[in-house]
Amino acid sequence: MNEVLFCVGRLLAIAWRLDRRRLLVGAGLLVAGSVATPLVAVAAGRVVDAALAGAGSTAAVWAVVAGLALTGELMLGHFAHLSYFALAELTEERFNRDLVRLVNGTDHLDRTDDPAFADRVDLLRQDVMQVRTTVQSGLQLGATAVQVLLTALVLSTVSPWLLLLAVVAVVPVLLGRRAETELEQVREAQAPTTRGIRHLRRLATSPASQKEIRLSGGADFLLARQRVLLERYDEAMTRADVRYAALRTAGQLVFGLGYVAAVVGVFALAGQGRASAGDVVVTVTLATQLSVQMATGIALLGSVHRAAVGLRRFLAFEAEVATSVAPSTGVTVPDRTGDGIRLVGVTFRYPDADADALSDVDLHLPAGTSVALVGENGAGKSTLLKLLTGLYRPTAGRVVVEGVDLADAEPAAWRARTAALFQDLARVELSLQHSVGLGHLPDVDSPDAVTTATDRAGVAALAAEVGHDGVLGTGYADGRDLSGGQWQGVGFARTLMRTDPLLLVLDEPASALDAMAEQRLVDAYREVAAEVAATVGGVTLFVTHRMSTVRLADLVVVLDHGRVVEQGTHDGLVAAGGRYADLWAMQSRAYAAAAD
Ligand SMILES: Nc1ncnc2c1ncn2[C@@H]1O[C@H](COP(=O)(O)OP(=O)(O)OP(=O)(O)O)[C@@H](O)[C@H]1O
Repeated sequence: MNEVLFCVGRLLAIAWRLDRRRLLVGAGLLVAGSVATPLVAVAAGRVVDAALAGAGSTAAVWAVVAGLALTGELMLGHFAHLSYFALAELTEERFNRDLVRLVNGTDHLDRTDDPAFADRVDLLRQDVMQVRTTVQSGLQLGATAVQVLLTALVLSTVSPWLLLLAVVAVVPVLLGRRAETELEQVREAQAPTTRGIRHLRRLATSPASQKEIRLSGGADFLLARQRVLLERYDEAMTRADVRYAALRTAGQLVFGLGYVAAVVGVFALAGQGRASAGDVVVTVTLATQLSVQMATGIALLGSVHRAAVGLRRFLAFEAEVATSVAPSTGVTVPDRTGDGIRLVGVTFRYPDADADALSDVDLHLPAGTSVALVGENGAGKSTLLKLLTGLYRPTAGRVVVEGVDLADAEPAAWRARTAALFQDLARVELSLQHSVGLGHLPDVDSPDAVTTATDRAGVAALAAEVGHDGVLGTGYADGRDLSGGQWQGVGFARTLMRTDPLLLVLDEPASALDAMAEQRLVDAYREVAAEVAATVGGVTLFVTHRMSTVRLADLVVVLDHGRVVEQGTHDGLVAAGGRYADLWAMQSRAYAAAAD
């Protein structure tokens, strides 16, 4: 019961802050409606007594009271619904906003890579979807409690023994609560399975993967895997549902027996002349109502109890995010760099991973240089970029910008001075203006800034064709679908919205571009790198497997199994005859063979 009180109390406190007028009107009308229900039974009993006593006018008065109570019950319920429905919507909206804020509220990404974290966010989304109904259920639960109390009170006037009926009616409530808790526990334990089912469904139907799935004929394979998961889920849930139904039925059975005993008891009292015919009517009507009220109460309690578990989850998550956000240090980053960026003994391991993705990396990226990161798949290039951009914190070691350890600096201050285009870039399906403008929020609505960025990124033609208000993608509107290369171009433009980054990173920015577009990107990149170097001493860093692009960098860093194995200029590394020289020779031979 504590949980239910906690949940209703918390939600009503939020609703009170959001719109107290609607809350008071909704709750007031509901309670007034709940008084009407027992009043109908009392009035019906009095009608019978008055009629049997031959008091026609008294019977008529009570009949009018019954009629008014019935009408009032219907009307008040309807008007109450109008008030609390809007209030519930407001409350849900508030939780939705909070969820977005919390999921994006951590300074670092460490937890978003964690599958368990994805499970939690999935559950939280479902919890938030329940908020609306919980506000309504909470208010209705309050009204039902008032109804039960009044009903019990009236029954006790017929015979105090009838109060036992209310006690018996608690049994289904307790068993119902237990049933709900057990069901929720099973549902929570099944979260990884449902996540797997959703993932397979997405994989088989999303435009991004569907072509390959279709060509490989993989749909049946995915369906078969999905079936296995579904069977596992069904099995667990069926067992849980059967137990749930058994507990609920047992509760209802106990109440059913109590009801029969109550009615038989009052008939006996009437037979002895200790109860009137009206009392029998009141008892039969109210005992039936009590059972309906209890059933409603149990259903509402179940829904509020389920929501209470969700609300606890939400609050625990909120508290975790609050503690994971380091208190403000007030340390900013310098406006420009003279020394550049240094990694000192940096080691990084992903949460729950068995091995380090980066080990003891010492690296100096001098101010104003363009740096190429080279290495085989899985060498740690993207991880290094994530550490440099401050999205991850090193497990050990430091990333230092102009003497400032990034661990001490305000995360937001460093983020404001970095611009990045990641390998798995976001396809931001908004208008072109906003899809690009998001790269620098102060200019999100500036058409000039977006035009400059799209020009520099080499997607001016696309921008002209789509128009600034044209929607990209078809996710939420009938927009223009883009090719992979075009999305990459838009992503590059978004990256270039920030004009004074101390660090500009591009992670395989040309992987989806055609030769012409790649050349445009390389030209743009060189121009931007030179500008960033000249204005703020910024470092530009890019990852590519294309050696012809790598050779343009001032500094080449070769990573292997999370370690820096070589660094220097292109010419210097080729002359050294090491790993880089091998890679260079291999690609040069491939090009020469293709040219022959
Ligand atoms: N989110 C993650 N959780 C756990 N391990 C990860 C995660 N991301 C990457 N790794 C592991 O860290 C190592 C380095 O990965 P990283 O993505 O940095 O390599 P990369 O050099 O960028 O590779 P590629 O050229 O394929 O993009 C790999 O062993 C990879 O499996």
